[in-house]
Amino acid sequence: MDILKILSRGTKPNPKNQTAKGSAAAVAATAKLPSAGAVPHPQLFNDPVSSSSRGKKRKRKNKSGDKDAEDDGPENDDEDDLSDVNFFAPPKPRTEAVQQHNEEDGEDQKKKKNKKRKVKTLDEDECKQILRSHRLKFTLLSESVGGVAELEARAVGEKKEKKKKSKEGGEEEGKEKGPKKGKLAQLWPQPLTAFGQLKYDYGINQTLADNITRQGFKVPTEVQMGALPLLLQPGTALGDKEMEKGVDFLAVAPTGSGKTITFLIPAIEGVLKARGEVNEGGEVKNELRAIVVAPTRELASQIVNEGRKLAIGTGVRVVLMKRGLRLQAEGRAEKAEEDSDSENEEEKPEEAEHVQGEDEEDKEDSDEEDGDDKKKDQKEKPLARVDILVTTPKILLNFLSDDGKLTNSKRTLPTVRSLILDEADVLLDPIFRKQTMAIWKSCVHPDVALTCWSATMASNIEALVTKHLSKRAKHFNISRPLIRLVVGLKDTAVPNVTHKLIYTATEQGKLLALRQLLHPASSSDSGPPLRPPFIVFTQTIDRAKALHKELQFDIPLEAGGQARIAVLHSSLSDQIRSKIMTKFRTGEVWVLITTDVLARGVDFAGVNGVVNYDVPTSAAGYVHRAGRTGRAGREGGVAVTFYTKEDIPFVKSVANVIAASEKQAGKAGSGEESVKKWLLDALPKVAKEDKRKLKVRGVEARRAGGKEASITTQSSWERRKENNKRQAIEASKKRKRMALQAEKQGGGKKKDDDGEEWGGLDD
Ligand SMILES: Nc1ncnc2c1ncn2[C@@H]1O[C@H](COP(=O)(O)OP(=O)(O)OP(=O)(O)O)[C@@H](O)[C@H]1O
Repeated sequence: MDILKILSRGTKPNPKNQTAKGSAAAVAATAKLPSAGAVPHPQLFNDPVSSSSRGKKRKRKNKSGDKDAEDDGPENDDEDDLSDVNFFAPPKPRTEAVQQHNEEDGEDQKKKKNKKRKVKTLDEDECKQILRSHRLKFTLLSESVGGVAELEARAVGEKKEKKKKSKEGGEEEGKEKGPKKGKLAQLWPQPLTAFGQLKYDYGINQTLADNITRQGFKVPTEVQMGALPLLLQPGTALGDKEMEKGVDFLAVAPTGSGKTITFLIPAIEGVLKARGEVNEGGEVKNELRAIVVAPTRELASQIVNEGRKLAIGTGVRVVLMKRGLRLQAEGRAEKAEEDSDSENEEEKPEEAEHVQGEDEEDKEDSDEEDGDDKKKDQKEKPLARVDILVTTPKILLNFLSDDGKLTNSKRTLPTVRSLILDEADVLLDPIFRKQTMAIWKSCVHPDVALTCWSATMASNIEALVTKHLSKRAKHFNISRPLIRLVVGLKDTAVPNVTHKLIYTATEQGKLLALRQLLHPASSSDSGPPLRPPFIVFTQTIDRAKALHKELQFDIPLEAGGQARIAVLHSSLSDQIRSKIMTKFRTGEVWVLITTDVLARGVDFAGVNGVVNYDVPTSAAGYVHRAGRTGRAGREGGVAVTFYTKEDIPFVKSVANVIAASEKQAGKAGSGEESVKKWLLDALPKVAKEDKRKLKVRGVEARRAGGKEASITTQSSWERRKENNKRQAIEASKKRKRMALQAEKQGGGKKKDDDGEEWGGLDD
């Protein structure tokens, strides 16, 4: 079979090369792939829910509870009504849209002064029905303080009422689980059922609303449905004026479910609102209002891009933190409230791919500038005009502390009102914890709201957030609820991806199996099991490099050859990393070999598959890697995981995620499962300590020096021969160098030239 056809990202097969039947099959198969480019339906869940209010025509209420209130906005889940307001109409030329917006805004300003917007809300049963159907669960996590106590009491009272009803024999309500002692209160805020509501019910800025429309998003994803009302107008969403001051928020939602715009929209709206309020007093202040922290540079720049798309024409500046950027900051006047509390932060930052990325960044930057020049430069640079700053932890900490020390920052960021942690579980993991906590401490305004986002959130991370928030609440004497939203079932899963777990006896067998994914065994019309573009994950930088070396000539010249396959890891320069990212995004590169540096957050919409060449080191690791495909509800994504006997002790957590994903996808018991029950039962459980070690260090055998660390198809005899030859050449060079040195200097200090590159987890 023609390799071009195999690897091509195009969706139209060449009719000359195919039979009619085969062609049709191939088209059908390809049309389902994420790379087909079809606009997906981004919602993952829409279960039928039995409810007393089902089938009832929805009536909207205004804030005062008036159901017959005049409906001057769109009926949110009805397309006809949307066409009335023309929210999803094709985008107007930018200048026209902006001009119109400016005029409207002028009008709006005048109207706002005279009349407060009437927000129309759904009644509680309707909220429950929608939230349940989309598997959205809100829980109040924080302790009872101030307004929160009221909220909690209401939620608990509701449950008691339900229990009473069920005892009395209420059929529908009787199916509800009664409250258990010590159970956290569940909340039922207003959901967002259409993007049109953002403008008409939640009053967001017109240009921001236009920019959302321009992106072509038709319906909100579950996390957008649940989080946007709560973050934009918590008082309205929760039906409690007290809450208008804001909430702290944890969102756990599947990979690729659109969390990025969910935190960016309220951040941008927050800036615009603050400007509007200041404007009324006649003074426009440009100040840093929000910080988004992400664990890798790739993710941070992606967030900046997304932010800039949403902020077009609003004047809101979304900026990527760079060395030398001067922010509006103040010297730290007093010790932060949490300084005494460091029991959880004793551990040194672990060596990890993410961290290494940051270290490398510093090294590169410091190479660019000489020490003294750098200081002079810093002083002379004007303050950057930034509204929303996107950063990796260490680069911001470098600015805050001058020396990048992890304990206490010297500067504070007094104007920041919103701290957003994307991939919060990794940012609050010991790997980044000290850095993230130091940034949090530097946000000294009492109103700073924290929002945390990830597809995975361990309970110890939630506990850490709760503890520190309650300390801040005491310190600043504030009361703000911490609310958690979980989308989907409790088990971490990647439901819209096909999972394959493949055992190979040896490392060489793995390489052969990977080649089979690249090349079809026969010239069947269905093509190879995995169609490019795809991402291959390895455990360490050295293994990524070695795998790249091994595969780089596998794609024939006429199909683009070596240029089609690339490797990306944190020891590459920033420029090279971003070039490779662009090439993969534009389709020039078909196979991207990488490490966990790209496992989280990075969004390549058309990735057809993920190969775990090395088993991920945790269940969360698997979720994030597998989640690089099947983005925004796209179907047809495949995640293939190879394992050898070295991995058997650790493969259970991956197998569990696969089983949970297949259960959520309705495959359980269908015979289609890739992890059979007998295998799940047979796999050994991983001890807690082993899990911890594995997460930090990976499978020992694959680390540098381990027997299985290298990737090659050479036999051990060939490898030994090559090694001997290489060592003999190196020894001879060394002898010559030493002789030359001795001759020149008469025996000066020998320079250490054996410095090996640090590669990934431990190499
Ligand atoms: N409502 C929507 N409809 C269609 N596509 C959407 C919608 N919202 C976001 N998207 C798209 O979905 C893709 C994934 O979004 P995003 O990167 O924010 O996911 P995520 O939830 O942050 O994933 P991860 O957990 O992997 O970081 C992006 O390409 C984004 O443009």
